[in-house]
Parts: sequence; C-alpha cells; structure tokens
Amino acid sequence: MIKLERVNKSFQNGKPAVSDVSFEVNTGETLVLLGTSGSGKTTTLRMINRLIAPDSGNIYVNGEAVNIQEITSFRRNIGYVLQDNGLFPHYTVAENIGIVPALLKWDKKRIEDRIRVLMEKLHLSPAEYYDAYPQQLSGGQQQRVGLARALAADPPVLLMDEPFGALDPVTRASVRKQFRTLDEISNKTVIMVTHDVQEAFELGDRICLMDKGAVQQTGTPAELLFFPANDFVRQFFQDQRLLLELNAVKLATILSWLPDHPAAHPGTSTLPEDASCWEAMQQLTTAAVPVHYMANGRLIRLDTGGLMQAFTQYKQTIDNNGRSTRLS
Ligand SMILES: Nc1ncnc2c1ncn2[C@@H]1O[C@H](COP(=O)(O)OP(=O)(O)OP(=O)(O)O)[C@@H](O)[C@H]1O
Repeated sequence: MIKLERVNKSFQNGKPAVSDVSFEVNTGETLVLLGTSGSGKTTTLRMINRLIAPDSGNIYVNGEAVNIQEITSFRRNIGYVLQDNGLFPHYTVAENIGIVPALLKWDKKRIEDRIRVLMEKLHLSPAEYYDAYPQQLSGGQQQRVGLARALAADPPVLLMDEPFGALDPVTRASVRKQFRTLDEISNKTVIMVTHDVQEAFELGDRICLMDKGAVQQTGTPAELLFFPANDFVRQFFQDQRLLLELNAVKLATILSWLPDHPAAHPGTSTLPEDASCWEAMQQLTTAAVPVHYMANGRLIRLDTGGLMQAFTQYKQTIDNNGRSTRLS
C-alpha cells in the first residue's frame, strides 16, 4: 500500500512542481500517473522512492512513513523501472537481473533459478540471452530485462517511470501486453508514470490525472471519461474519446444490452470474462471465425452491430443518469 497526504515540492526557482498531491494505492492495484509534460509525475514518483525529499506532506509505503525507514532495506523493497532501462552495460543480462538478490545474499542456485524463471516469463530465452550483454539486445528486450531486474527480489512495490516510453509503437504494445499478463505483478502495489493515454487505460486500475503539479482527478478510466471532475479532465480525453470509451467499458457492463445470439459451432474464438468492448471490436474485425463471449457460464456470439448498439444504449443510460443526478 502507498499513501500520499498533501505532498508539496518546489525546486530552486520556487515554482511548485508538485502541489498538494494526495492519493492512495492498494496492494494488488496499478495506479497510473498520467499528465502533460512537466505536470509533476516523475517528481511524485521520485519522492515515493526518496530520491527527492518533499517540502511538506506525508508519504507512507506499507503503512510506514518513508522518511523514517532505513534507506537500504526500504529501497530493496521497491522495484524501480526507468525509461532508459538503466542496465549496467558491462554486466550480462543474468548479472543485471540478479543484482538485488546478490545484495540480499541469496545463494547462487536460488539466484540462478530466479533469473531463469523471470527470463522465461518475460519471453527472453535463457539459452540465448542469459550471458548476453545489454547492447546485444533490442530495445524491447532491454526493457524486459529492466523489468525482470526490478521484479527479481519480489518487492511488494513496483514504481515505473515511462517504462515503455523509448520503444516503437509495435514493440511497445507487445511489451505492454506481456506486462499486463504477468502473474508477478498481481500481488504488488504498482505506480506507473506515462503520458500515453492509451497505455494508461490499458494498464491502470485507476488513473491519477495531473496538471501543473496538481491532481485533477483520480479514478477508474470509466470514471474519468464519463464523470470528469472538471473541464481539464473532459478536454484531456477529447481527441481519442470513442476509442477510450470502448476500452474503458467492459463487455460484462453492457451484457444486458447484448443481443442474445446463440453460440456457433466449436472452434471459434472466445473473449475472456474481463474483455473490453475495444478488444471485442478488434476480434470481430480481424478474426476469421465467429467471436464469442462467455458470461455467467453462457456462451454468447457477438456481432459488430449488436455490440455497438449495446455500447450506445449503455452510454445513453449513463448520460440520462448523469443528467438526472445534475438535475436533482
Ligand atoms: N531537479 C529539478 N530542478 C529544477 N526543476 C525541476 C527538477 N525536476 C523537475 N523540475 C521541474 O518540476 C516540474 C515537474 O517536473 P516532472 O519531471 O516531475 O514532470 P513530468 O510530469 O514527469 O514531466 P515529463 O512527462 O515531461 O517527464 C517541471 O516544471 C520541471 O521543470
């Protein structure tokens, strides 16, 4: 668990970099710090890891104020992933990944096993890359080594600063997908900085949207889209609104509006229970076979028209509710 209470920070020029920032991230949750350039995201992350000291306010990690914890053991309980991956060029992949376990004096066999397990999970073949040097790897592979290094000693907290920022869009999407499906992060408290809206929607359980050092709104992607706290939040998502809405709305949410088509023959594709409308649209427009969704033990066959209609009906319900809330 991570908690920030009214945290402030100004640098030498006196202009506030972070103003009165408060939020809480629960264990097992991923909070994305999203915002324009210079909005204070990195400064906030660095204060959590004590790389920067706040001028005022309180920061707690796992229930304890960070400034009273012993710095070495405090940092070992936090995995930190940097945008440029920060790998040591003269260390092999295995040596890079094993840095913290070695500092913790794990025995050699345990370290080796852990490195191999993580490499497999992150799709880096140990046979090929265990003894390779970072410069022999592609950008996406280096990024995965950086992630493996941060996860090596299984820290309860993971902080990531634009972890996929330096990658091309295709590699970025694939590394992101691997991250999303990684069982290693399911029990961690994760904070990730990005200025990529799509990434924030894909990876964040909740998003903290910042501007000029201040939090504009913290909430689920759907809350920020459908119930924006102010004009800044509304405007921020305007350009990509339809795409984001399709991403934010789960099939489970619009289930009652989906047409009840019976299932087709076996050998078809079935979307996972937590699939979004966007994932369904992608499948429907690319899969050569009928696309299904399994809900409450029942298989429903999807079609593009029915899906868009259900999505629109759901949105109308939200608009009506919003209007009636505003009117009451
Ligand atoms: N070490 C520093 N010295 C002086 N000013 C700084 C320092 N670090 C950050 N700032 C300033 O603090 C503000 C917030 O910077 P920060 O890096 O936290 O923003 P950010 O949201 O992470 O931006 P980006 O997305 O561009 O990385 C900016 O105005 C920046 O110029």
